Amino acid sequence: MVAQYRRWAAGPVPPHSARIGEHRMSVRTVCLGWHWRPYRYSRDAVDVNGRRVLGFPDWMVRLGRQALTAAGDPSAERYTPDTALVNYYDAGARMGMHQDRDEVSREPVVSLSIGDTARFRFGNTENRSRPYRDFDLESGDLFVFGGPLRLAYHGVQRIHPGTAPDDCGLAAGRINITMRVTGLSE
Ligand SMILES: O=C(O)CCC(=O)C(=O)O
Ligand SMILES: [Fe+2]
Repeated sequence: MVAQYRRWAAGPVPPHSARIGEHRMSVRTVCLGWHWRPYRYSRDAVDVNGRRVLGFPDWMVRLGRQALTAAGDPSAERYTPDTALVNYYDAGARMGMHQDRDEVSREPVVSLSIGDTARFRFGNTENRSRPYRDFDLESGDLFVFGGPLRLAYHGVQRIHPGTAPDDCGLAAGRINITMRVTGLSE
């Protein structure tokens, strides 16, 4: 997966820190299938270099189905994600509390983590504050946002540097992949 990441990052659209108002996100994102920028998706990376993003790979559709099967979703075999946001976190990166709501579809979001452990905050669907739960997402962990918690607020509080397993292929930092169904057509 890390080797794949390097190929994606060397592709037509380089990893990019999206700008939200006056601020730049501390993660760097490369997208597959559809390009995300704050509040909307497009085929072309209009806020980076205008190029079309790489296609969403079939093997990742299968991986998404396996993930939902593992999470006990009875409709796993119909799941057909069409975009992935692949975020790279360095030791100081974080992500503020937000909802993933730029998709028209409310199909689940499948999250996979590789590399350093992240302290993740998973909250409620109403607002950014309590109740929430904090826990660690480690390399290899799968997390699914689905059903009534599809729109739960969530964020990454911090990265724990130096916690990546030796054999994960990533010497430093963290990669998080979220697969999603945009619900968009051309
Ligand atoms: O890095 C994570 O675990 C979460 C990423 C996330 O929330 C997002 O990309 O929308
Ligand atoms: Fe998110």
